[in-house]
Amino acid sequence: MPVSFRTVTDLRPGDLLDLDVGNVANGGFCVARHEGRVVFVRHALPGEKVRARVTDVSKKFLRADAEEIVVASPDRVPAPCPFSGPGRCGGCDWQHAALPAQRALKATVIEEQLRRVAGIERTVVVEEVPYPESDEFVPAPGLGWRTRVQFSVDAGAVGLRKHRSHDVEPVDECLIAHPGVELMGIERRRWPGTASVEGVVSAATGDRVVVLRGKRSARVPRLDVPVRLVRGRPEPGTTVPFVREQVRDRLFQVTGGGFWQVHPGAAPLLVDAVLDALEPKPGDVVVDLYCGAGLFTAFLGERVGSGGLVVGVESDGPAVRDARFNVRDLPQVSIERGAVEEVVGDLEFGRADGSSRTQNKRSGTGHRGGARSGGADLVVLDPPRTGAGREVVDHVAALATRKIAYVSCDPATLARDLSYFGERGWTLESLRAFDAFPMTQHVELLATLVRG
Ligand SMILES: C[S@@+](CC[C@H](N)C(=O)[O-])C[C@H]1O[C@@H](n2cnc3c(N)ncnc32)[C@H](O)[C@@H]1O
Repeated sequence: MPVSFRTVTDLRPGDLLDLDVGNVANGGFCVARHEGRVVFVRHALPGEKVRARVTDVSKKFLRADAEEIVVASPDRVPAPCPFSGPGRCGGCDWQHAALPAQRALKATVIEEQLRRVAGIERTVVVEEVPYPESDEFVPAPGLGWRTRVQFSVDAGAVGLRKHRSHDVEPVDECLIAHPGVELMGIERRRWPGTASVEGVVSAATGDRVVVLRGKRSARVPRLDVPVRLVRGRPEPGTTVPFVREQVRDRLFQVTGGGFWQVHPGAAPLLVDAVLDALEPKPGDVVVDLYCGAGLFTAFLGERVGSGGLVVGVESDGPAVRDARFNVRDLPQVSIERGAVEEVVGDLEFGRADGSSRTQNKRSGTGHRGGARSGGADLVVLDPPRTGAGREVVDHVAALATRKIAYVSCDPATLARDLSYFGERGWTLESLRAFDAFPMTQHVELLATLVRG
């Protein structure tokens, strides 16, 4: 007997529905139906019977939070975090699922996106990301991994955003945060005048930075451990505190608030995966698009050697500065500053007057290297969640000659871009997926493409 006595058309947020929960969908929820209408249900698992409260009503679908589990899935576990659950912190989506089940849910989402958006049939296995043995902390499985946490501040109190809302759930501890972030005590202070406080720690070196956004004059409370502070966006030309990250024997400077993989095991795992996929050889020409602080760029530079060439492209000024510093021992590597969509069509590899050179036609900067005429042997691209898009894909498809490695944190935009690559004659050779964000719906992907 449904609890709601309204018809579908006059359902309102707050109404209760009895639902049979169907499969998982992209976004951290499952799909159910109420009187023929699709309901996206959070805090539920496939196969469950739940009583769910409607949170959103639109013409096409409803959203609801499972508040009472009538018949539970065997994959259900008690959520470790006291702040997770209906209407609470929106940071984690799958606290109520066992870790292997979380990975299976993510695999289903990826398979479905590939099939629906790109017409590709694949069986996907989401691999666990091992915690580095060098880290002195031994967290509980799935917890203590997030080395960068952006807390929101509401009237001075710190918390995390609720799902699809600007409202803040006050928290005094975040269980997925790395213990190095928790050590600072950010959540146990008041931050009047500040809009957000980001705790950044390197699991490898222990370096710590706190990034503040909001009024520059806001009072900063004393934390439990000494930290270096960054206020807002750095002014051009100013030195901003950074953390040193380490992958294998290389150190990387990452300016406070700049991009770095948040799971301590993710950067080394992705480097190995990209190198295994591309098999770069001495003398190769490689382009690394959206290169951030130069993580892949540096290891590709080592592989291609002094007779090769690696060009990284990045738009964020502090990241470009970091990347140039991080590859300073590798003369065969250069970092171009600019938006990929504006730069990629201008990259040119060829032999002018008998010498091998690559030239960015727009900026006029040239770099000596072992380039052969035509395109780049290998291209890596690691765009933000929005993906690369058709224009960039078209350029990359024309630029690469041997292989393309596409690193992505969004199955939907990856699938869309794979379909564009397919139209340009590139096929998916292999796909790996990594559980770099346990407890959340997020996943890191590596697609390797070959001409086919
Ligand atoms: C997902 S991160 C990848 C960074 C790097 N590959 C790594 O693994 O550390 C994406 C990077 O792309 C940069 N970015 C975003 N949009 C860009 C654009 N349109 N052109 C160039 N870089 C961009 C961001 O600043 C960020 O550093």
